[in-house]
Amino acid sequence: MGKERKVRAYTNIALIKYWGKKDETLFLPMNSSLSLTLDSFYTETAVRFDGSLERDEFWLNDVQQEEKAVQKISRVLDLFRETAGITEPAYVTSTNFVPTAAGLASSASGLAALAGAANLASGLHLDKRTLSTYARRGSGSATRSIYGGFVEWQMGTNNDDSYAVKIDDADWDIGMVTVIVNSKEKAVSSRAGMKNTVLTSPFYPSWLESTAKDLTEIKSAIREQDFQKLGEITESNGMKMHATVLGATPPFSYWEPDSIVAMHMVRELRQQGIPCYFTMDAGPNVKVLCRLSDSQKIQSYLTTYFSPEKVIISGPGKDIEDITNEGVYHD
Ligand SMILES: O=C(O)C[C@@](O)(CF)CCOP(=O)(O)OP(=O)(O)O
Repeated sequence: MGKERKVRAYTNIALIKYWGKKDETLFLPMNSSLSLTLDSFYTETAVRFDGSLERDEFWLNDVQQEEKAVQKISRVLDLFRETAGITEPAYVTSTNFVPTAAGLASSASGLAALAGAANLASGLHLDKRTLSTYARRGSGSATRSIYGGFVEWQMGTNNDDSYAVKIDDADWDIGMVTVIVNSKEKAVSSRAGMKNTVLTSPFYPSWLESTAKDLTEIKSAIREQDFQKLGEITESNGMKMHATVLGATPPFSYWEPDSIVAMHMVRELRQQGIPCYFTMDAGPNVKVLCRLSDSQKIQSYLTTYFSPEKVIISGPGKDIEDITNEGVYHD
């Protein structure tokens, strides 16, 4: 029986969205994307390869998972088994410190933590760039959760050159306030949503063109630490992604009435002189990019309408962490 290894990975929120695959098997994206890793939402996953097991076993938040969820993690574990020449099944336990599948990119932290723990338990100890190509095969957005701060997922052209790189530690008064409009499982998954949009939305080709330009500009905004430019591009890119969704067949939207209330409140905050910008993913929740030093003010304004436990402040998250020997003092 192999040694159990435990890893923490933080979720990330895309500022330049990944929306559409070029290759559904290898999870190669149609465009490069860029995200901010958050410190308030993360997943802790432990992996142990164990020959006494019949098959892979997966426990999520102390609940043993059914076949479909097991298959999703087995596909990632198989990559490590193949590379390391391991044939044993694995015992996997995961705890999400994020409302699972609530449009809070829980798959990002979940699959990144799984890849990180399998990387150590298999003895491969792949470097982070290579590890991000393994995480990608579990879920595209997981590619970026290997690193903290601002992270770019370079689309690449094949399995080995589609990986994440850290752009910046985002340690210059950057924060994000998440408004949980609805933490229920969403009706249309990001996987299904992006697939249908690529296939049917007439707005998709112009999305691709404009998102490449947004990425170039947002990277210079980060280099210049120009927060207003960073925020304006973030808000615009997220809205354009949702516009492609509105143009799909059948047309659909991830927004709920309170999503629009949150967006209006962000605009009101901006009129009051607080620089903050919203972005949304494949769900109704609204993420507000802001100065960390303004996040309390923003939270108290939003809680004049939303209940406090639904408005969560995050600072920039860190790279994936080995927490196997919890409690052991790490200098
Ligand atoms: O995170 C972003 O860039 C934007 C989104 O969150 C949606 F707005 C997409 C996330 O897609 P994901 O769940 O990674 O899909 P998978 O590869 O089919 O597992």
